[in-house]
Amino acid sequence: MPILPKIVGKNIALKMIASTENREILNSVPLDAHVVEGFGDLTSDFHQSPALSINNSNAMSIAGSNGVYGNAVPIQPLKAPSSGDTSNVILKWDKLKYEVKTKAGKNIDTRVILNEITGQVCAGETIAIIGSSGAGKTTLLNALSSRIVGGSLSGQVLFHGRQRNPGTYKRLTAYVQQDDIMHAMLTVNETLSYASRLRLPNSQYTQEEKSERVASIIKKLRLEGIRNSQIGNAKTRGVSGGERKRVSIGAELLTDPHLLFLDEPTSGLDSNSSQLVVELIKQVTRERQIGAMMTIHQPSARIFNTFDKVILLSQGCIVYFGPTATAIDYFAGIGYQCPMHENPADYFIDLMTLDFRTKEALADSRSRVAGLAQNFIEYRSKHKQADNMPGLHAGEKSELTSVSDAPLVEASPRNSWIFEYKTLVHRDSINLMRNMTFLLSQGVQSLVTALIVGFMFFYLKHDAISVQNRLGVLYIIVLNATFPVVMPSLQTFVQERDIMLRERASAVYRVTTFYVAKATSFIPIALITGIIFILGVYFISHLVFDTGKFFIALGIFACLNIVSVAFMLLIGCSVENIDIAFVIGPAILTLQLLFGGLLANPSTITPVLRWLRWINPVYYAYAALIRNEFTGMTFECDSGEQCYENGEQVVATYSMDHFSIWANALFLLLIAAVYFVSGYAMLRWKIKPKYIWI
Ligand SMILES: Nc1ncnc2c1ncn2[C@@H]1O[C@H](COP(=O)(O)OP(=O)(O)OP(=O)(O)O)[C@@H](O)[C@H]1O
Repeated sequence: MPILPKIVGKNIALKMIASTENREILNSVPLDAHVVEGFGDLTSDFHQSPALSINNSNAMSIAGSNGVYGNAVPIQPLKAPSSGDTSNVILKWDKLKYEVKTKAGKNIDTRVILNEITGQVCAGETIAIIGSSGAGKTTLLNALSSRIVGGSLSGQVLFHGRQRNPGTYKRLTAYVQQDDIMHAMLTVNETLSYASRLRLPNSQYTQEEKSERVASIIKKLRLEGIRNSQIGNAKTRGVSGGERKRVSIGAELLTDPHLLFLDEPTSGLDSNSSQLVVELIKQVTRERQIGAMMTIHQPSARIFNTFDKVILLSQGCIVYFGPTATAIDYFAGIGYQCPMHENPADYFIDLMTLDFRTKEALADSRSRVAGLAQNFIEYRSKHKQADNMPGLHAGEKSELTSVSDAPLVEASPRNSWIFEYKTLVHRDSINLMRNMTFLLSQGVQSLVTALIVGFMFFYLKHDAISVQNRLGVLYIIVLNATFPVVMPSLQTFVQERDIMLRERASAVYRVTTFYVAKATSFIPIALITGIIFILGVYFISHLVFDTGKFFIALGIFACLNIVSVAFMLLIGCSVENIDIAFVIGPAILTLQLLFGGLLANPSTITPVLRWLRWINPVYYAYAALIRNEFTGMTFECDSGEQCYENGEQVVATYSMDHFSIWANALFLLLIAAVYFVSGYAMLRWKIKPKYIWI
């Protein structure tokens, strides 16, 4: 019996095995533990890896990393992968059909995006959904993870043998989005720690246990070296794309999901990082006996062979679903032999892609794709029993039946509102404190504007001319509590809202806690920067020096700042993206300033628009500040000069005498309350589940 040498290094070993000579040697040897013993770690890799599958007759299929990808010896019949225990099905779907209405000229057509897709994922399996662009990969992933919006979805999906429960499914599964939207200023460790605090219930985990879990995820995902590095974003350099992706996956794995869905986890990564990400997912999936499904674009041969199973999709139809190791044999069996040195994934994608170059090429590729789909239907109906899979005949009703005595899988309880709130405020404050661009822009802007405005209206006198200047400086104070508060915060808020929408999709925390926490973190910043501004302007320009009046002015200014934060939240919660926010926000603020009372006397504005002042916070704030400043003031008029004798005359002339200072302040707070509540309602509406459940 030939003896195989002990070889260190997987590639060399694969090359050795792949060589004709060694293939012959191996084929002649009954393969058992003794023969492969000499390979040490390598053998366990082989047993786990579909790159090398061995059937009962010792025939081998090799699809390794050394450039030899085609099948070596045909294997018949196809076998289920060793990794997935088919008795332990986590998710099963049958005849999933997704259609959307499309407009073609005046006609409305129905387009089938997914055409009666059937399959299942078992504990310990990592499945890749592969296909050309537009094949329906993301749609399938979304249908299975319950993230389909619009269109019509039919078929059946069972989770642990039962109908999926909208209340718990999202918390029992995890979805890693293609874009890793995370707080840029937090470190890797902080990101995972906050995720653990928010996602793991206090009733089941102590803080120490949560920290241990974070440490173990960091170790498992090989993030120890960067645990204290900031995540970063386009503006601030942070961790690499691959590390970022691993952090995203880590955050999702904290809760022990039963199923992990990943949308293009390797997009934008180099081949080594992609390989690492996929291998880690596979490792975790095996260790925890969970299921993982991911969409992937043009995987390298090594990555392709890492998956336990693949779903090859073309034009919404399954062209192959089964063990990765036997895909080559399956295609060879139907007349498509993958060339020896070609990446099987590339070869399959080429087969499944429509060729739009010429009419003939399109017709040929269409009929090839239709043939591939039909072949697979026939193949599967033959092997239906062996694969423990529901039927595939088009038009038949789903064969899945929900098993009422299947154990009911409960999601973990939530943490208390106050705990969520405190954690979010803590996370926000750290994030904000490290957002120097935002803080500096707010602080420097306040200080510089205070100095410029203060010296522009330096030391106002009590003469007739000072009336105009006082009206001007008060208006600038009002203005400073609008644009400078709303615009920078709006950008930050919309970014954070998007993080919230992602976290909410996994039901991480309540909407109210997010919303109240956001208000709590933005209001102090607005107030502190506002105080810096008003202190400078008030004393340099020498507005009325009276302690009571100063604090009233400060109070009014603070109220308007709160209104502006509430307005920012309302706009931020209502718009689709920051570009729209940057159009709508300034447009409304400009209108408020136009009708604020300085540029046009409110009593002279056409009645059609005059009412606008009653819903205008700028008007109430300006009116209150004018009353506060001018009441009780007298002016030194030169003889013959037309001038106001006292402040009351100014207040009346500018039609600011409708309400007392306190009433104006009350109206401001009322408007703030309306904005806050409306913002919350908009947010709730935005995140209201619109997903289709089947
Ligand atoms: N709601 C919808 N309305 C109209 N068309 C849709 C809708 N959802 C998906 N589609 C279309 O269905 C096809 C499949 O979309 P899907 O995003 O699943 O493709 P994909 O395989 O993930 O492609 P890619 O790899 O390019 O992301 C695309 O042509 C897409 O435009």
